[in-house]
Amino acid sequence: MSKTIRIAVLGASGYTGADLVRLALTHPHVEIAALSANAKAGQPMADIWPHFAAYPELPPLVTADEIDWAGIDVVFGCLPHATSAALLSGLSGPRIIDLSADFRLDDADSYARWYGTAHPAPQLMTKAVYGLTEYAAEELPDARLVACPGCYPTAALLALLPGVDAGMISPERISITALSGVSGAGRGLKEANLFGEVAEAVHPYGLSGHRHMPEIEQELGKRAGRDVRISFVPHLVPMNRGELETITVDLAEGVTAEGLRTAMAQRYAGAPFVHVLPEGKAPATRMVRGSNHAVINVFPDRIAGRAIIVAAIDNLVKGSSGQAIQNMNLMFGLDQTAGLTQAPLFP
Ligand SMILES: NC(=O)C1=CN([C@@H]2O[C@H](COP(=O)(O)OP(=O)(O)OC[C@H]3O[C@@H](n4cnc5c(N)ncnc54)[C@H](OP(=O)(O)O)[C@@H]3O)[C@@H](O)[C@H]2O)C=CC1
Ligand SMILES: CC(=O)N[C@@H](CCC(=O)OP(=O)(O)O)C(=O)O
Repeated sequence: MSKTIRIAVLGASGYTGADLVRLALTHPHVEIAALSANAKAGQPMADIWPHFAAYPELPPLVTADEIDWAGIDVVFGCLPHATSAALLSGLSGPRIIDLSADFRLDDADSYARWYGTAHPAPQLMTKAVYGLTEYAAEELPDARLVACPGCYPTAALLALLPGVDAGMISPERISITALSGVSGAGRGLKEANLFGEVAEAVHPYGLSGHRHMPEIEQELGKRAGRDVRISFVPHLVPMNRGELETITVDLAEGVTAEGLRTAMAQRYAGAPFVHVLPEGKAPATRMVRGSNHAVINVFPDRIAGRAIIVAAIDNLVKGSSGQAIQNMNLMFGLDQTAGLTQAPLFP
């Protein structure tokens, strides 16, 4: 494809918006046409981000209503939930890829319960394609509105869907322990995310219920054909980026952990970004940092009939901005890896 895709990034002064810009800079078919911010509007990207100091040519941050939408092919919403739906639902020209939670849930009551506010555009809730790319390839080419999954749901669903689809694990008894780097909470100032609060510590949170639970249950339920209940406990850990989930599941009668591992490897055999590791090798955040890759493996549990699945992603790449670009690629008929071939960064 020779066409250049002109993109606008709303929320480019935030972590996901900035990572989207980082990836878009080397995308062979993308022109960054407009970047927005709220409080930081009016400032150059090179002034508010250290890693863009060598990119003074990036468009300056403007408010969303200052953007000239003519000729913009796709807009990425990297905004807080509710703000995102309110802003994006007013746009009629560009195709929309939303990184917020606003178009992931199908049900307005569930959204109001988990997000503490009425949905600003409930008529669009069932119109979005749920953009877990490895499971949305058929719908993406015609999609006008794509809801990128949350970072925790991305890792959880990549790890669980092969087993649920094949009837190899019981959807009733899934227990997820999730760890996230601090960038998962966004760039806004919050006391809980100060260095002194986060360093040398691990904090569980969301124990009374986290908003990613209904999202994971919704998507697993669609595939299982029945209601699903999961147990999910996220933890904040002292690293900038990265996410790791350890998931225990009950295996269906006669299924072994090795059988589940083999089925998972077959499911992802053609997927350029999802890797089932060799037997016995444990996924780690350092295997994926800064990249769009996900690494997964399956281990037998000491309790008979159970298995442990471990998955690691970078929350800002496969967990948000990278997956958003992967979705854009399929929406515009490109190879899904375009602009996403960076190897992970180490050390
Ligand atoms: N961080 C992560 O790992 C992931 C985040 N997400 C979701 O992606 C979205 C963006 O997250 P993240 O980048 O971390 O957030 P940040 O807090 O880092 O950035 C938020 C961005 O939104 C802008 N903004 C805030 N309020 C308004 C407003 N009222 N009107 C217009 N713009 C506004 C901010 O502008 P300014 O800086 O000028 O205030 C900033 O550019 C969120 O919905 C988040 O939940 C999804 C997956 C992973
Ligand atoms: C560490 C941390 O605070 N993480 C965020 C999740 C980030 C994310 O993916 O969330 P959304 O896209 O749904 O906003 C949280 O727990 O709310």
